[in-house]
Amino acid sequence: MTEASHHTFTETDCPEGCPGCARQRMTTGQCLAEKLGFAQKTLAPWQPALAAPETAPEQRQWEYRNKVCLSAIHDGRVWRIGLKRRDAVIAVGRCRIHSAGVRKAMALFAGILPPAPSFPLVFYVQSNAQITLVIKSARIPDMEWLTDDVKNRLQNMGIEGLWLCLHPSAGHRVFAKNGWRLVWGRPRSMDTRGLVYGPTTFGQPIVELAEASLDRAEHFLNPVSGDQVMDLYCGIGAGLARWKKKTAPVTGVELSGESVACARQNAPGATVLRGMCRLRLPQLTAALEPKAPRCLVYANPPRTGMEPEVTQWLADTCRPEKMACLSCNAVTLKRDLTLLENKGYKIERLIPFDFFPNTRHLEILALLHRV
Ligand SMILES: C[S@@+](CC[C@H](N)C(=O)[O-])C[C@H]1O[C@@H](n2cnc3c(N)ncnc32)[C@H](O)[C@@H]1O
Repeated sequence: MTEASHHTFTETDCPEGCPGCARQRMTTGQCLAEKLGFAQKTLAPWQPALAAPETAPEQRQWEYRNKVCLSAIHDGRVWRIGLKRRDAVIAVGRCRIHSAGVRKAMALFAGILPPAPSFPLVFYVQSNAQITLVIKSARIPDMEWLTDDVKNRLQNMGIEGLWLCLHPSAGHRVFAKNGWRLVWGRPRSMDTRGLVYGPTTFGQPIVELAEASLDRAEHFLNPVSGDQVMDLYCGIGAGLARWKKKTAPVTGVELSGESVACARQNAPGATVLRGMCRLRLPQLTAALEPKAPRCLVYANPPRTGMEPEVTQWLADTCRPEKMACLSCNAVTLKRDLTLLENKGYKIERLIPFDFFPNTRHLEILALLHRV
């Protein structure tokens, strides 16, 4: 069943003041034009390299968000799950950006969870088939609501794992390091590409577009047998699995322990180092293979961009022949490209990818080669 047949959206579905998407202000096309304009302005020094944006097919531009981290508040009457604005929570139960699966699961929990304070829910986190309820308490709360009927309903919705994260100081940080309990189902799931992921691992919502960006990166890097590939900020190893099919040695670096465990499973034979990239530079330097015909780098950092020490290391020590950098922030990308250009890299192509249609987010794949 498509979502359109499940619920027909109307203008009134958007709560007033919701900052989640641009729907209340502009069309999908206007929204893309606005963010492209910002990217063009920010990346003006490389304007001739900027390509046309790659977008998802029209039917995937809404209801694609299957990974959420939302605030939860009990207003004395009902649970409200949504975006936090000052002390209020703007419920997103009817939002057109969120997938039908997420909306249905949120509605189920909002209807069955006991009220606060007996169930001190503060965050509702869903990563596709894995759901985490973050509880502001060190103790397991009342779980009588988790009946066989609820488990069956979750299963029928395609949910595979339900977690509690006991986090007495939840607030600025969503997750606690410890205090994780799998209360139903299994701890990991598999995405449509056959990659294993968990409740906290990173994942792009429109998998087809994420794969299209990796296709572009792979086509440019063109790793062949014997080339060395380094994949920085590698997540669950979507890139690593590709590079590993083409060549060895392949090395990834990733901060999240859960992502590292998944990456090792998804890309057997690749070396995956755990920790911040900047703190793994000594190991990366030791892993550099002088006999490899070429060194190639793929990097997909968070919004803060590559750590300055890492960019410096790439430019001075590693000096790969080619680099493909997927960035979700044009401002930090500009900073990183400027340094690399000053160190003798040519920015060959900048390809925008609209991974989050109708929101202000835009990803840009930068393709660079050593001059
Ligand atoms: C934008 S995601 C990219 C993940 C992966 N390339 C993918 O497409 O699935 C950034 C990843 O970097 C990780 N990360 C954040 N800061 C890091 C750091 N300083 N060093 C290493 N990894 C980091 C995050 O846990 C996340 O998995």
